[in-house]
Amino acid sequence: MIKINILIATLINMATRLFKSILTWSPQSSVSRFLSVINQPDLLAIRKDLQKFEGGSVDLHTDEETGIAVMTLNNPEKRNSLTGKMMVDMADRVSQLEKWANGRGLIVLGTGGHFCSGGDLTFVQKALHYGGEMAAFQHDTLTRLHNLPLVSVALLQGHTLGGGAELSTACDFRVMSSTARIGFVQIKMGVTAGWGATTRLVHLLGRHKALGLLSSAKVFSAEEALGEGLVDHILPYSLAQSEELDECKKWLSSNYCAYDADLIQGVKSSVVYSELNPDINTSLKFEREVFTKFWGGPLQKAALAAKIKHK
Ligand SMILES: CCCC(=O)SCCNC(=O)CCNC(=O)[C@H](O)C(C)(C)COP(=O)(O)OP(=O)(O)OC[C@H]1O[C@@H](n2cnc3c(N)ncnc32)[C@H](O)[C@@H]1OP(=O)(O)O
Repeated sequence: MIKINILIATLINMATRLFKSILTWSPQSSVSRFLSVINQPDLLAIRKDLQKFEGGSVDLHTDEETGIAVMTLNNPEKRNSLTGKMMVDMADRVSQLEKWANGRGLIVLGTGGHFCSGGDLTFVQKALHYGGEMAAFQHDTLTRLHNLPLVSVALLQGHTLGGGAELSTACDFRVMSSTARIGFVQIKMGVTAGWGATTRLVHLLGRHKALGLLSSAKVFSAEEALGEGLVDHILPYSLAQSEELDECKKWLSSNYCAYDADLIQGVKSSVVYSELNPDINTSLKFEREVFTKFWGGPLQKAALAAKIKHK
């Protein structure tokens, strides 16, 4: 009889605990718990840890004459997937670009005919305990990349997958090789976007398309990606892969980097400021400050003297 009483009490206790946990669980509470893991990251400490995961590099070439920089992911044997060391490299290259006074534009590409196949899966295997820290580090780097006062383009050749697709959304534009493919395949790999793509895709394409891209894991051809609005330009089929960087430079220079570096940096900074400060008066104040820097200056005087017609 005592045994039956103990059994009933245990069952009641278990049922009560289950009922309570159902009542107190909510997506919000679990999101808050998750967010507390990545709040206030110590980026220096994370950098030291990431540096230990070796392999590959991220290189930068700045051209003072054209004002176009090229940042290259260099891990071709693994389709330019990103190791911890490459993440640190990229953070440093972005810091260099933040200080580049004469810059107008930036092209990001991969070596060996592929853009980037996401996180290096060897690194991922070793860093399974480390997701929040890595995401915080990547959020910092890719947000700084996104906000550079340069017009940036991702040149998508070969495969652009997972974190690679996320990286491409940190650029202002995406130019795609006609045979290339792009997909946010994270969900297929048992995770969600960790390098900021959800936030950037919602801004870029809206909630509906962002949800479609991220929940389907669909890998798109260049034509399909153009149709989705994910890509801005497809390079001609007739070009050899080795000619595509030059063509991309021409596309960027003639469309978005044809004018004075200070003016381009002024335009891009105003756009970024306005995105980050949606309050109209604050945004207008910044726009006025940038505008008055140029008004009455040598560039305006030269343009007026040239009597330009915009036909
Ligand atoms: C935190 C970030 C979250 C994410 O990024 S989730 C997405 C992670 N990425 C992936 O799952 C990509 C898996 N790989 C693939 O689908 C294919 O390898 C890919 C990229 C379509 C290329 O296909 P193919 O051109 O046929 O070449 P392949 O498969 O023979 O690959 C060549 C060598 O590259 C390696 N590789 C490709 N992507 C990698 C990656 N992300 N991490 C580590 N190694 C990677 C691949 O294992 C192969 O190496 P090996 O020749 O077998 O030694």
